[in-house]
Amino acid sequence: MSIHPSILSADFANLQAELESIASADAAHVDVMDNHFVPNLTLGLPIVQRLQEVSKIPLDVHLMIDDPDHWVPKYAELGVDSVTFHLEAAKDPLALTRTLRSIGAQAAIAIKPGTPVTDVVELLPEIDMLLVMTVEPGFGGQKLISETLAKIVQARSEIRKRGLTIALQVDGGVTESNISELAELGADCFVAGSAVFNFENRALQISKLRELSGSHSH
Ligand SMILES: O=C(CO)[C@@H](O)[C@H](O)COP(=O)(O)O
Ligand SMILES: [Fe+2]
Repeated sequence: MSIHPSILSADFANLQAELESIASADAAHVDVMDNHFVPNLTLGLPIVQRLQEVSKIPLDVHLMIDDPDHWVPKYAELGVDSVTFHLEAAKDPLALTRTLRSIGAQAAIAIKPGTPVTDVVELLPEIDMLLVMTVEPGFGGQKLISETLAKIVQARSEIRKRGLTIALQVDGGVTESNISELAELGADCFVAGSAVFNFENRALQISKLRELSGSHSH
């Protein structure tokens, strides 16, 4: 089980200190938004480059952008741990996964709540992580869409059926109240923005979330 706090809910004027505050997490989740693929704008390559230079934990970059075919290699070349692009935005997702792996980054694909798991199953052997979005991408602090829960179960079953060991990440509305259920359904990598950064003691939040997600094995 891994916990990836999303720095979307961090203080953008103090990102280095905010990264230090989540040093006990497995990775920092970095939401890149372009105001085209989603109706919000966050940060891009130059900032991710500096985050990669100062971060003591791996970076998990979630690209919510148009034209990932152009941008994905540039993020991978920064040396980040993983790059997630959206299936809905990619022209050639298979080529992108292969490019990511050849550069040395973990390859991950995200699907929005309205995109069926069946759209991505063929690519499962080509990726290291599948991200099932549990909110509409674009903003932190939203409530988890309960209709996405069935997709977690389905995704876990498709992964298991193929004998794959890829991570199943959930992102959006993950809290202390639902993380245990999400783990039971089959998720093993949890993004949490407000459930970590809205609290003074981030280390405590991370350990609570880890413990609550803890005892399930897939
Ligand atoms: O990708 C996104 C939103 O599009 C997420 O990574 C959010 O940052 C999660 O925030 P919370 O729902 O956990 O507050
Ligand atoms: Fe995200």
